[in-house]
Amino acid sequence: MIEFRNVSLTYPNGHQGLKNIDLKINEGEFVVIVGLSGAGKSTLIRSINQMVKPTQGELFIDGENTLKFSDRKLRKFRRNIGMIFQNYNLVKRSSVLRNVLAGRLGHTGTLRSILSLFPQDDVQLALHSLERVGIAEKAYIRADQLSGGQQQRVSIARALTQKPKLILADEPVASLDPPTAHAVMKDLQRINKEDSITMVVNLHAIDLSMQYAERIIGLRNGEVVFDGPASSVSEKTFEDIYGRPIKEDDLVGEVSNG
Ligand SMILES: Nc1ncnc2c1ncn2[C@@H]1O[C@H](COP(=O)(O)OP(=O)(O)OP(=O)(O)O)[C@@H](O)[C@H]1O
Repeated sequence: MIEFRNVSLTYPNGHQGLKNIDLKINEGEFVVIVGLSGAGKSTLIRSINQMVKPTQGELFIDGENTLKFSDRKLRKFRRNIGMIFQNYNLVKRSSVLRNVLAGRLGHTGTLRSILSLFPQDDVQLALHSLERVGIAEKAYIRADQLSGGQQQRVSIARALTQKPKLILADEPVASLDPPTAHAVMKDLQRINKEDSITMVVNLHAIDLSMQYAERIIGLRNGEVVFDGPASSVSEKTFEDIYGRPIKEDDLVGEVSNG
């Protein structure tokens, strides 16, 4: 379980990215964070693995206050957290398989990592992860030769190869066309169900949030202004979160039948 207790984060320039966040996310939940650009979605998600570090409060994960971790403990803790980014963060000139094996780096010794000597089990795990997102046949192709949707699947496979307890996805489908965005959201949903991996996903598309989330958390100006089951939200809820009427740009705009 992830528990924010009165967490605030002030950036070095004095901007307050998060304000007094109190939040519990249970194991296996599929949570979507919504809010306007600048609301603090990235700051919230990145504070969970301390890519940005809260400046106040306590952030408990599985009963431990992670803000008190030593650097060593933090590195170990991060092994269990997969991260997915809008721009995929792949090493473009490397093969798909090498990119996916990067998910084992935290688990492999430094020397082995430098030499890219991965145990056969890790290679099997990486290939299996690629299979799970439907692109096993791309394993030996250079990452930059894939489409955006395929590259995002490589990054999902890399996260899976970490064997994470938690996946944080920061706008994972914002660069994809509508059908591909739905397909990638379905991959995340399936993995959440099959492996009970907790998913915390930032999205700005309202329709995607309603379709794939179990629970929606709304942020505005660094504060939680809504928290409830996706089944309870309406257009009005989003208007309250955004503080303005819904616009066409807030939707991906294509219905998925699958
Ligand atoms: N390193 C930083 N230093 C100072 N201010 C920052 C920094 N990173 C983010 N901010 C500010 O904190 C606020 C929240 O940013 P954040 O990126 O978390 O928002 P967001 O909801 O994810 O928006 P977007 O979808 O546009 O990324 C914004 O006002 C942003 O300008």
